[in-house]
Amino acid sequence: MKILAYERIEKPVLDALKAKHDVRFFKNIDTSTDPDFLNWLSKAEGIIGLDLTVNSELLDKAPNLRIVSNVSVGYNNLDIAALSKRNILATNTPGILTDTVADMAFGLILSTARRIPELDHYVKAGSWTESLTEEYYGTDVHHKKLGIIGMGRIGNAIAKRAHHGFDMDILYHSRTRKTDAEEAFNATYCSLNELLAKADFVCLITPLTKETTEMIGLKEFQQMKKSAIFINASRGKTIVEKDLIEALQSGEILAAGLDVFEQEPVEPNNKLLQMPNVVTLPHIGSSTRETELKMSELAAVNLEEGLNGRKPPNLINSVVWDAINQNGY
Ligand SMILES: NC(=O)c1ccc[n+]([C@@H]2O[C@H](COP(=O)([O-])OP(=O)(O)OC[C@H]3O[C@@H](n4cnc5c(N)ncnc54)[C@H](O)[C@@H]3O)[C@@H](O)[C@H]2O)c1
Ligand SMILES: O=C(O)[C@H](O)CO
Repeated sequence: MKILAYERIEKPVLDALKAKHDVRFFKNIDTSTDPDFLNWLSKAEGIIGLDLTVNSELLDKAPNLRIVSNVSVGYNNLDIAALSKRNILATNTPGILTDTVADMAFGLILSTARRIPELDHYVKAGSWTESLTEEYYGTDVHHKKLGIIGMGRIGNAIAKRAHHGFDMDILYHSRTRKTDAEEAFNATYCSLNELLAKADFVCLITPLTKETTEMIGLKEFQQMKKSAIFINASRGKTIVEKDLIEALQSGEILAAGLDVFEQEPVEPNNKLLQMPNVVTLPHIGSSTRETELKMSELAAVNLEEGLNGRKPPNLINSVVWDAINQNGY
């Protein structure tokens, strides 16, 4: 079968797919103009990869496509309605990356509060020439209030670390109440406004959807404590980035830890990169050797199952499965 593989997929998994199928791998190309990509797209029955924008425009050029297998849990790059309209299966890789992303989010919490990258730079620059003064003190993490927006798989894993490891009080806001999290971590369900006003750390970990796009802007930053630390591990577009810059510049909040940006890779002249109270990462939530491999493997399983007429374990649009089973491909 003809497969279009798009950055990022781990080599052993790509090699295994190549051994069974006719696979072309694409990286760093303009997907609207690259002739090889467009030619392969016109023949492909399956797509596997990360972050390829799959919308009606692309699908119009992919008449043979039957499945799109995302190597990520977030699937805001996929137009699910457009895929479903064409009876194309869509899958993602939930669960296996949860702990890895939660570790990274906690890394942002700790490194921002304790100013670890900033002080690492201070030591390496040879500036540590006398006993440290108050201006370099950080903020405690333990026993503080952590507000989690989006109490799903990753939100729960962050809460687990915060509750059991750091004796933090957990506040959360989600679309629905999560009684399991309330029982396991003594978490308190709040309105968004209440969470923003009370939390010492505000951690955003929702999917990017119509509802969550620009969910946190200047009004929300102004509701936070002046000592609040804001963490974004979700997607760059869940916040208004220029409002975050304004909130940090005007002292509405103390600091921020960011794994995601409005534009990725982030533009070198982005003002956030010049702020010592902002810890920045290049979207590495799931990027450990172990987890990236598991994600590619799971995405390959989803792809194979779908192509072979079996229900993929991580099917997003089950409506397509129902339609296929009524009418056949
Ligand atoms: N930084 C990274 O590298 C990285 C890695 C993995 C996932 N993510 C992001 O994290 C997201 C969450 O992943 P997950 O596995 O925890 O997903 P999940 O579906 O288990 O959890 C998402 C939670 O967000 C809540 N939510 C959705 N819309 C909301 C809204 N409007 N207001 C409040 N809460 C809302 C849902 O109720 C759910 O509890 C992904 O979709 C992805 O965008 C980022
Ligand atoms: O959504 C995810 O799985 C990650 O952000 C991909 O890198």
